[in-house]
Amino acid sequence: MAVIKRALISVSDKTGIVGFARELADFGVEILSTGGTANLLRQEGIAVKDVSEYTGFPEMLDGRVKTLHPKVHGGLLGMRDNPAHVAKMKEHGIEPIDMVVVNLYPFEATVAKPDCSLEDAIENIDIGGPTMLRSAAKNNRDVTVVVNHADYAQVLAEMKGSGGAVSRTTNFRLAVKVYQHTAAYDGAISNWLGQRMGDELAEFSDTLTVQFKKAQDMRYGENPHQKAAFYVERNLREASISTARQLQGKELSYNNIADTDAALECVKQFVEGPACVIVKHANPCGVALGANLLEAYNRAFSTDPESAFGGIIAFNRELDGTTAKAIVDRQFVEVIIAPAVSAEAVEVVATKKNVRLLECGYWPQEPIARHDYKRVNGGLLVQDADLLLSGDIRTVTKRTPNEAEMRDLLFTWRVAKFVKSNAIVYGKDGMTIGVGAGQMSRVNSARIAAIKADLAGLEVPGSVMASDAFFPFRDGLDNAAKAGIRAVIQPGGSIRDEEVIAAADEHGIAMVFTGMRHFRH
Ligand SMILES: NC(=O)c1ncn([C@@H]2O[C@H](COP(=O)(O)O)[C@@H](O)[C@H]2O)c1NC=O
Repeated sequence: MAVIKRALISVSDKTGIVGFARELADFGVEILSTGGTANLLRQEGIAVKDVSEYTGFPEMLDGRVKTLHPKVHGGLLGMRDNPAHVAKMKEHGIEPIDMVVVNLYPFEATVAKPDCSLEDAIENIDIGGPTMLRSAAKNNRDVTVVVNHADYAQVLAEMKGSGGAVSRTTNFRLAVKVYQHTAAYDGAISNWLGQRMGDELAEFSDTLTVQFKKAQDMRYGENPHQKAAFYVERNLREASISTARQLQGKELSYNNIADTDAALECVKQFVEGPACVIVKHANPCGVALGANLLEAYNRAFSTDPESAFGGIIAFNRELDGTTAKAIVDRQFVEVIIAPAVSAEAVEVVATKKNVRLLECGYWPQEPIARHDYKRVNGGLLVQDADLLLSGDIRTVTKRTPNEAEMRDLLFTWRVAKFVKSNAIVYGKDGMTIGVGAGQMSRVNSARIAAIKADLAGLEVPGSVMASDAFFPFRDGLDNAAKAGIRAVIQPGGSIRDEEVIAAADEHGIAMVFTGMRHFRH
């Protein structure tokens, strides 16, 4: 474990750098630095040698060449216990550099700006920084490399405990971080540029580099014999299961995370008033609006009390104490998630110590465009996330839905988007009456929705119906009429649409087409 004598500091993100450099200087470390970083450190009274003075070569080409010099890379890569390396370094006046502190030009932040030009992006591709990081990380037996300001404190603590040295174990750990960082950095560049091959803006890059960081190891996956972990995006932009803070309860399981995501993404669609979604095995089993969260929860629960047992409950407003109490007094619940949770609700849920209570923050009204990924053996399916609701809603029957029916049609349509196909949702007065999910035939989904309503003691007559895809035959409408359905929402687009519309007209059902299908598998 060797004492650090010389450090090269070159950072774009200058967070914490002054304090860190000052302490290094107090250890007697000689600091080499580049333009902006050197200026800042000098202003703060810290002694710094310019890299250009050390190399005998000026910074040039608008900063494109600052540290790309054999005296820098020789000082980083030369092996201290290799006599031939040591001799060569001496011959060329190369001093060992024992520590590198570098963070890179902010490429991702630059390209995230809506008006970012190709030139801006290119200028924000750091060359010298990653080169130094990689050299130092390769020679981690002898060189300490710090790419993240969050590590400054630990490095200093170690130096204080050892008279100015950093252990090889720490150096190795920091080097691994570097390669993760540079891989992600290059991945972001190749993905962004890959979408801009030639002058064409391509939707999907020829190669795809995906980088997520581990949020937690899990006890097991979908089943106990499957090992699992949860990874999250590095730059989270929208409140989601991945931003959620667990306020109490048992550790989240793989299935908890998947189901909570389904519940939360579904409840996000309801912006006008308080809403509640209860999910079981990835499908909403009860969704409702209410004057307040308590009413929304009570109504969502009443759709299917049997399935709600052990469910995941999501809200679109701050969880209050009264609603929290109604839940924990009434049912076994795995997870409760809301954008915010009141202090009173936290106290109430604390009486059930296993219940996982999550607060995820507020989300924007308009969802941020993103891609969805699905693994198949040997491949990856990538698509735009299904964030749109419909193309153009138009009435296709003689009868037009009245105002209340239209409200319910749009409500059930939003729910159907989150029900696995084939999806049929019955609803009335801003509440699901029956949900038929995941059947291989649409007719069976409709039957199941009716059975569910019956089991819960809810009346189907007078309800509306949403279907995630078109009805291939008129029997869907004939059965709906028998059940007492008053209005239907579906994409349309079947070759037998005329027949289906005629069936609706015969039964006096009002039907609208959305022009947009929402399969979910
Ligand atoms: N060109 C080079 O030789 C070079 N050496 C270091 N950099 C980067 O320059 C930045 C720091 O610049 P400054 O100290 O001038 O603020 C760091 O993000 C560092 O990664 C370079 N810039 C880009 O490649």
